[in-house]
Amino acid sequence: QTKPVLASFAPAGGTKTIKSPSINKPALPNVVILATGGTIAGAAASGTQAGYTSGQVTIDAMVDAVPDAKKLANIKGEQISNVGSQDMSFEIMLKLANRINELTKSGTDGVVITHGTDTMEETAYFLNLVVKTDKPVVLVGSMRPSTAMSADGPLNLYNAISVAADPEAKNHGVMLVMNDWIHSAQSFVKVSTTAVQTFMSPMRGIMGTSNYGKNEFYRVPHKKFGNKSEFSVDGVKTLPRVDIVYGYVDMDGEMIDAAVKNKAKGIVIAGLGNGNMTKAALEAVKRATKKGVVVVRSTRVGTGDVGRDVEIKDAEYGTIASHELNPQKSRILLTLALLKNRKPEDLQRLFEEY
Ligand SMILES: NC(=O)CC[C@H](N)C(=O)O
Repeated sequence: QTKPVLASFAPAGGTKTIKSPSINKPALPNVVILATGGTIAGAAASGTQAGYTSGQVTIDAMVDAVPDAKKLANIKGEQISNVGSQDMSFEIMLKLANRINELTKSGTDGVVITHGTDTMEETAYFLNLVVKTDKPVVLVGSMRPSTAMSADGPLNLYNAISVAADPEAKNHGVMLVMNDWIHSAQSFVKVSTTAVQTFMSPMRGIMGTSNYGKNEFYRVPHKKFGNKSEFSVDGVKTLPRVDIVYGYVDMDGEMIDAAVKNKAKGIVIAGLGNGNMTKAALEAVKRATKKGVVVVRSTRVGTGDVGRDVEIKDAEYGTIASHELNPQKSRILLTLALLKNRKPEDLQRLFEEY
């Protein structure tokens, strides 16, 4: 195995307390960084190598690479996990949510979460629904590993800390700060596999900007989150199974039937256009909903609202329309919704309010 050359972040050491020279100055806000892994903590053997391993650099080394951040806040780091976010799990998300709820009840003014970009949408939206605070909670990642030429991690981290430390960032729900933009967890999506400018909020636009730690906010999220959210993971250990089935030309109902057979409590269809699907798929959906499995119609299209009863009569098939939520975010909302027994009207309401 090649030993990583760390150009942008200092080499990974053991766990140590991050020394902040300003720790006793009460004027600085207290920010805790919860590290989970991802490219921002990734390392390769050279600065121009496309392949690399996620989750190699510790939180201490990442903070050491942005010494100026210590002028923005008293910073403490905690390593929650160190995985590529393709291996993010509900177990880690629950750990994160519980830790954020604990921290924000005590002396912490803001929380930053370092995370891989692949499943950033899911973790951010999950936390947006279950953290109970009006304090800033900010996810951050990078597209280039710490060893790359022009690595984007250090400045992204600096900006994320500046947002977490900013009193103006309160009451904006869970945010993502990357490449100078501040997004709402509800609205952002990953649009490029490799480009630094990978996150967009195509339906609602960004919430603000963060430019070398100077922040501007243009809007607040339009949907419910945080203290106003009815969801809670207090005491929750496991979550119900929800599968996603992708729609395509000539689709039959077999994958939907398989999800039911595998005991999914919910199925999200990444449908065609406005949440449409073939007649064969619709018949399988009817079989599923008759058995009490909740089926949400979302879309494989990148933007747009999946409306109720446009081409498919939802009451006839027992389906729920996802509105603005893409399949992966619909799955998060449905998973949390299914912690309780709910009627179809109530489930449809959730997809309008969150
Ligand atoms: N740019 C990234 O963070 C993607 C790398 C990795 N697959 C992850 O999500 O952790």
